Amino acid sequence: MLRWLTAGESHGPALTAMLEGLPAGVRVDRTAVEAALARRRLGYGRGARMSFEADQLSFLAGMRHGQTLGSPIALQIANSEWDKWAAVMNPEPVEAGDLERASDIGAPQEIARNKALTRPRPGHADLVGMQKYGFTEARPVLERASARETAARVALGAVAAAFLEQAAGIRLVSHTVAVGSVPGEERAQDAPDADTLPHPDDVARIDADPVRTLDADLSTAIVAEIDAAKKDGDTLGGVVEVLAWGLPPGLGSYTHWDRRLDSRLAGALMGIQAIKGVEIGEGFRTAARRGSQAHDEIARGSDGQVRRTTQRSGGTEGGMSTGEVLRVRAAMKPISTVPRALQTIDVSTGEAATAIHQRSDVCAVPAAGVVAEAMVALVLADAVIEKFGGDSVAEVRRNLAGYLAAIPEGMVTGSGTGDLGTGDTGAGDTGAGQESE
Ligand SMILES: Cc1cc2nc3c(=O)[nH]c(=O)nc-3n(C[C@H](O)[C@H](O)[C@H](O)COP(=O)(O)O)c2cc1C
Ligand SMILES: C=C(O[C@@H]1CC(C(=O)O)=C[C@@H](OP(=O)(O)O)[C@H]1O)C(=O)O
Repeated sequence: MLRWLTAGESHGPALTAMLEGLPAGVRVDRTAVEAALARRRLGYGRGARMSFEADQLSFLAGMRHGQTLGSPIALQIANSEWDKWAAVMNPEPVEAGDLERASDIGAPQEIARNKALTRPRPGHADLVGMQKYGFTEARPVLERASARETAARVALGAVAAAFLEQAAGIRLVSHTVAVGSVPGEERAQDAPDADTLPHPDDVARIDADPVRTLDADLSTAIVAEIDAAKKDGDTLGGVVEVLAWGLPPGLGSYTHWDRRLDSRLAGALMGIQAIKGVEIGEGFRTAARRGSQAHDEIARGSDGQVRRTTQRSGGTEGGMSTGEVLRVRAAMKPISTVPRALQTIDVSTGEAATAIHQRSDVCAVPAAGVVAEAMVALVLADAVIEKFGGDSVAEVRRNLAGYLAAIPEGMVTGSGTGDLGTGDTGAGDTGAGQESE
């Protein structure tokens, strides 16, 4: 079992994260984890904070000379702006005078740090958090409700992704599907084959795009949508997609609800701030189709391997990975700190008021894709460890190879490609589906 925990407030001294249950021998490249953190900061429409704050990564435990030890991994992401917040967010008691002075520091776009936040934002955790935890203002709530915490999860996700690639040849990619009303139409092709789907080799091109899409026209339209929302003092949500290539069949299980891979993916994705919907494969669109148009037919390719002819299911059947490309989507609601402030009440007076507004993202959908990718990596790493066990990467690989070798010849699936009849293993080249030691 793989377990993970994060701790840390948005403006606290650091975020901390732990990952327990990862086998020994995973090579963890600091630059790869830093690159994942940098990718999360990307994206047109993010607020000022993303430009001046830095994610200062330290590995604290569970690694030696760049490899995991099998013991719990601990890491820290220090807050480069901590000195500005040391009085307001100090875990230790502070002098009243220090707090007074803290209100005055900061660039014009920043907030008065010590001001009581008594006008809760609709859509954020502010009001219910105050009610639930007994606070009279929103600062103690928003500090943890903030998606700043997702930096910690992205760092853990990068470690999980290293394990997946080294142990099982599984690689991931995420991209932006929609922002606001762009695109208004659902993708015309309702039965994609794997050749049309984003591939892990596309990551650099996706990250180079301001909104993390491969489609230049879509990118231009999304940038315009974000500009328009910003001009109107408004905010946007959208849809991201995560794909995992090279999965073996049989991760997860149909035997119990909480073993189902789709259930675990949905829970992990819904655990990201502002995610309000999750779809596996064609998801909600499948519900409108007839069965003959909804499923992926099974056939044998000219290479003798069993394949799905289309990619509608998103790579799961019966709560298990099929060996095809895993494809999940997450829908993000618009940012709740709306510059054109929404109606609320001032909890200090009970009077009608407009919600607090401070510097904020207009749109964080591209960043949410990177966070979603991290969550999928963690869920898949957990599922791989559950299925194949092993205390070292080498042992996991042996167990995986033994499992694949034991699948009867007539049932061997080619992973991650719908290219029936060509004998070309395509993207399956990266995949555990073909891998043997
Ligand atoms: C990457 C990312 C960045 C976000 N940035 C902001 C932001 O700048 N301002 C804001 O009000 N909400 C932001 N959010 C959304 C809030 O965290 C979210 O609305 C809040 O947690 C309430 O959502 P919930 O009801 O899903 O918990 C962001 C979310 C993500 C995933
Ligand atoms: C700090 C990050 O995102 C933050 C997420 C967030 C929220 O309410 O979720 C609100 C904003 O923070 P602040 O209100 O301090 O400007 C974002 O900048 C980050 O992603 O690293």
